Amino acid sequence: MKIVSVHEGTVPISSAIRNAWIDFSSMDCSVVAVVSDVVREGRPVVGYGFNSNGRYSAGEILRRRMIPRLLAAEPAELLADDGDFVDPAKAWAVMMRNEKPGGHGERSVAVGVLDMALFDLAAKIAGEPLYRWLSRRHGDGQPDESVFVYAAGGYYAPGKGLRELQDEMKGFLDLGYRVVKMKIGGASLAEDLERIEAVLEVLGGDGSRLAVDVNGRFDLRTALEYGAALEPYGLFWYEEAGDPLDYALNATLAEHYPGPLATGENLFSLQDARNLIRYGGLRPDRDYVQVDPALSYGLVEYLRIQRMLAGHGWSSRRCVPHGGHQFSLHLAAALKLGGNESYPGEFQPTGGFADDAVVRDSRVGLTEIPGIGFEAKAAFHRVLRELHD
Ligand SMILES: O=C([O-])CC(=O)C(=O)O
Ligand SMILES: [Mg+2]
Repeated sequence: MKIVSVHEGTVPISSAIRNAWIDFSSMDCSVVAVVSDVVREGRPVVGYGFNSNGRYSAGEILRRRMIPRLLAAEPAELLADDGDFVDPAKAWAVMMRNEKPGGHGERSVAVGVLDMALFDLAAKIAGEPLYRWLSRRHGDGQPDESVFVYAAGGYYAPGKGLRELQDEMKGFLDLGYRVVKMKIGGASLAEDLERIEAVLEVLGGDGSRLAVDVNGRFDLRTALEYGAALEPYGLFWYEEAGDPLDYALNATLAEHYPGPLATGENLFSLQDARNLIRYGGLRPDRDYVQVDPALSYGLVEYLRIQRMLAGHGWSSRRCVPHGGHQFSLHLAAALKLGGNESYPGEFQPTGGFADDAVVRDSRVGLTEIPGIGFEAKAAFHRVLRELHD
């Protein structure tokens, strides 16, 4: 088989919400369609990808470097040894030709979008849902049939008071989630504690069902001050307290804060994730690694990260990727991760799972159609089809 064409575009996923660091008024996202020469039911098989949320579209890098390199490669250079499909790992090496190491920036976003599309394509050609295809090749062949998901939200927004925050959280529980996440660090400690208490009321006072997310806003002193105030609640986790690359801050926080910490959504490479494990003081018995494969060079790199973690004695169950998207849901089931994020209310049309996905007791099943299952998410599928139809 060969790649016939690659189509790239940008979709807005903007909204009025704000975390402690950014607002989402101009957030957008790259989408790609990789069209193959394989024809099924009279139509070419097409792989789709997009770049999660939280970083902006990477069209320039896609158009000027990654897509031309893929299209210039000899088809045989890209083919898997044992099958008639483009091997995402070989494509990865082609896309990264003439790229220096380090300074990963958002090159990792561009590669991640194409990597997602190539895995979607490979699983579609095999006629299997991605999680089953992946589990056979990179797991133990016995994927999890459902995945733990928590509902992320609790943003700051204009006109949003405690009542609205509570209503949002009640809505998450009504949808079947047991664990919810809210933003902190975008207001004073006193105000954030009021917001936390309001959400805990909805959760029957059970702090182990609430995660909080600072989006990297705090310096060490503030991270420790909040940590001391949060500790008595016994929270599900305390996320990205300081700058994602400030491993020393994280290590000091881990010495003082006994509850679970979570971080990694803004680490975009094996090397950055390894530095977190080496120097970030994370504790393999309780903390969480949130690297988002769509933002960080795709699944080819995520598999390397999984091997690195295993080599440092970490269970894959300690990984709960950021992003709330269908791609990571398949990875979570196939690689036996600890779960996946979910944003029931945000980041449309790209975010979230299949239209008919049902969450029960904070677990969700997967789509059984070939590939990632974007075809089962109607509004997003329309956007993706427009890229090439
Ligand atoms: O607000 C964001 O950028 C999203 C985020 O941190 C998360 O999902 O954990
Ligand atoms: Mg976060």
